[in-house]
Amino acid sequence: MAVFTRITQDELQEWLQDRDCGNLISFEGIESGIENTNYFVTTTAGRYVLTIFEKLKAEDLPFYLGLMKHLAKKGLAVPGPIANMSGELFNTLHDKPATLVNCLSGKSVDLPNPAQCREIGSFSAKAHLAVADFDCNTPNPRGLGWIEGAVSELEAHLPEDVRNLLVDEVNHQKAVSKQADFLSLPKGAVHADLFRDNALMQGDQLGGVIDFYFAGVDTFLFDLAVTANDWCIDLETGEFKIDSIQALLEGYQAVRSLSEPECRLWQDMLRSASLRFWTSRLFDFYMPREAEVLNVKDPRHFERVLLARRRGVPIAPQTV
Ligand SMILES: Nc1ncnc2c1ncn2[C@@H]1O[C@H](COP(=O)(O)OP(=O)(O)OP(=O)(O)O)[C@@H](O)[C@H]1O
Ligand SMILES: N[C@@H](CCO)C(=O)O
Repeated sequence: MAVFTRITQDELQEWLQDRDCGNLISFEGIESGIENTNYFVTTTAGRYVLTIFEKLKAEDLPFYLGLMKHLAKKGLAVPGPIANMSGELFNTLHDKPATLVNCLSGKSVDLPNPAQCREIGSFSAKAHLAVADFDCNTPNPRGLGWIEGAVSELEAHLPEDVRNLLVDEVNHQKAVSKQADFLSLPKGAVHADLFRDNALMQGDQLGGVIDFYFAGVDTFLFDLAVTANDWCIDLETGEFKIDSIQALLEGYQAVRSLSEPECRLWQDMLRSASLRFWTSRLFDFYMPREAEVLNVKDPRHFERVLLARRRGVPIAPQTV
């Protein structure tokens, strides 16, 4: 969609000199991003992506970039940030924080097949295992606390039936969050936004997962539910495609087995993940920040997904 910050060859060349990443050959703006400015950068050492952060604050970046570095070091297909000579994962370029990461191969898919769902399930489980020794307490920035605040701001704008459904689901999730099962769910630093457009696929193989800028500590089950609700559904109805959800769960459980409380709370976390994105889309729709007006995604999609999840789920996972 946009390259918000234009940089010159000289500026970039000077910035790159502080990194062990070869000499600049060429660079090219990536038009599809909507949050940050991204450039493909080709040097004598390889291909990279430069991200200039347009909204995120410098104090938030050590967590996001540290998580990416941690996962990349563990061998996951995640862009690893290239530190500068002082060991910093980001520093200023054109008066904004910027980082350089490895360029991964592949492109996002609109209609994933079951093999691709299996692959992303397997990635998700590997990422959940890999954060066991990642020390962090940055909460999911779009957790239930944020949702409650957003819903109270939204209420006055919403038609009554929409408001009633939203408030009912918030109340349900508040009740779930007090249950012993919920409190026992394993947690860690999770992507929390692993939609199709944040994964690069090469055929049925995963090239990599990008865009960790909604990451935070939450339950692994919630993270898996976010992915399931985007990768495994019929986009018209929001209902799960049986082959796809089965493949996602199998791919996940081949790496990390779900516990009994996780299996019992599957439907509730699918509802929670639907509520999270319904609320953020409603918020962006009714209270768009400047420059976001053109990028608002359809909130009704996640209303349909939530209604489908409240009706039930076709597959109840079991511990393996
Ligand atoms: N590490 C990478 N390797 C390869 N391609 C990348 C990488 N990072 C970003 N891209 C490409 O740049 C595009 C835009 O990146 P991204 O989606 O992160 O944009 P954003 O503005 O930061 O976030 P978003 O638009 O999702 O809110 C991606 O769709 C992808 O094609
Ligand atoms: N993946 C989100 C946007 C970024 O959080 C959505 O589709 O609403």
